[in-house]
Amino acid sequence: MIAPDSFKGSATADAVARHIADGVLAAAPDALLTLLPMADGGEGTLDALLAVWGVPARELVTVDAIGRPHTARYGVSADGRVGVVELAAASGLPDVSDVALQPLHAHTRGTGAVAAAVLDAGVEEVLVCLGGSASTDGGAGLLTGLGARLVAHEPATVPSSTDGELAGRVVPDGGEGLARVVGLDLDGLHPRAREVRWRVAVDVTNPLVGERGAAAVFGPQKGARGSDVAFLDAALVRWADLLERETGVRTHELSGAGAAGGVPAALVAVLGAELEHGATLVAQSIGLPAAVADADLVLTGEGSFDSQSVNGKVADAIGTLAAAAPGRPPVVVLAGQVLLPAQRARAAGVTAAFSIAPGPIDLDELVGRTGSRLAELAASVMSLYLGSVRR
Ligand SMILES: Nc1ncnc2c1ncn2[C@@H]1O[C@H](COP(=O)(O)OP(=O)(O)OP(=O)(O)O)[C@@H](O)[C@H]1O
Ligand SMILES: O=C(O)[C@H](O)CO
Repeated sequence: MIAPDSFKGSATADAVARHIADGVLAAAPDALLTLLPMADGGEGTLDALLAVWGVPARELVTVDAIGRPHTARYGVSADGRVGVVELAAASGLPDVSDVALQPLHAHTRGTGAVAAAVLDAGVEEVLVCLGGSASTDGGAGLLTGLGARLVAHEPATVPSSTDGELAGRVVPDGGEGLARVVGLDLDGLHPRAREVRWRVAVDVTNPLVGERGAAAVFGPQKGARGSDVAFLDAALVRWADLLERETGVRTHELSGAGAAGGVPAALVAVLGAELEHGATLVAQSIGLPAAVADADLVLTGEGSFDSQSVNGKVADAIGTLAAAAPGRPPVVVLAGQVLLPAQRARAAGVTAAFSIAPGPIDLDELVGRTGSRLAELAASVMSLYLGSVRR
């Protein structure tokens, strides 16, 4: 079985799986292969699900994380029951990295528009895949995209400005808006938003606020510097307080609520969403547990096999499944770099991990040789495996 994650920035999970398959077949032409490209709930999750469902992506013209026109991909299962909204496809960081990052302003309104399209399609369940975001807006933009309205300070409390009454009522997009909002008007919420089941795949276990929260840990990669981080953290606290007042649901310390700039806070409090561990949810959705149980050998991979990998990422999910499978198939990781000590890998159910690097080599050069190196390494692993089972 071949079930890799993507090599971030250089190869999709699907491409990695195909290169590994080429190598395995070179060494063992009769091997029966199951290819299940994986994802951890973040970027790439939509493609992993579409591949298994055998349906093409749908597209919606909406806005990116800084409000520019953007075409976002999303999915609806063949039976029309489940819709997939991948935040990274609508409000992702790579799509806005061509200009200076806007950590206070970036938002998730585009993801909300995609969620509304999925509801319009008539699904019963919406799977929201979180990770790879550009924003720290606590999901306020997503709610707005679904028709909710953020209510700002009354005009009297805001310094006078030329456009009078309206000025005080406009809530800016992004984390900066959270510092202004005093209420939530849900009258305009999409009529189906409360009829469906919301499941949220998160790529991290961080809480919403505090030193392990969304702003402190993931703000810097979105451009937040020094005082921005403190501002965004305080804005998220304020937002979570408001959500708690309006809904009775507390999300401040919730594990996973720090994913994608705090989007789970809004989804859990307002829509009763269930947070689930991304890699596990994807694994179940694509039938990975049964495939692992059936496999003689499991090959996985990712760009960097490090301590994060065994902290709830793809290799961890696969190692856990393999260790629980009756045949306990060996799990081999093929990675750009292997930084995790073998002992820790084995503790996570990974039998062995190898780097595709042929020796001391420049990263750009290695990236250029990813496909051929993956195939060569997979062929070697397969030969070793065959040699050991034939003895
Ligand atoms: N083709 C490649 N060859 C060698 N190293 C690579 C290649 N692609 C990515 N990497 C290395 O892997 C790193 C990215 O790691 P990885 O793909 O595991 O994603 P990540 O950032 O750990 O996030 P996640 O695990 O959530 O996908 C890159 O910074 C680079 O060092
Ligand atoms: O989007 C982000 O902030 C990170 O991927 C963590 O979820």
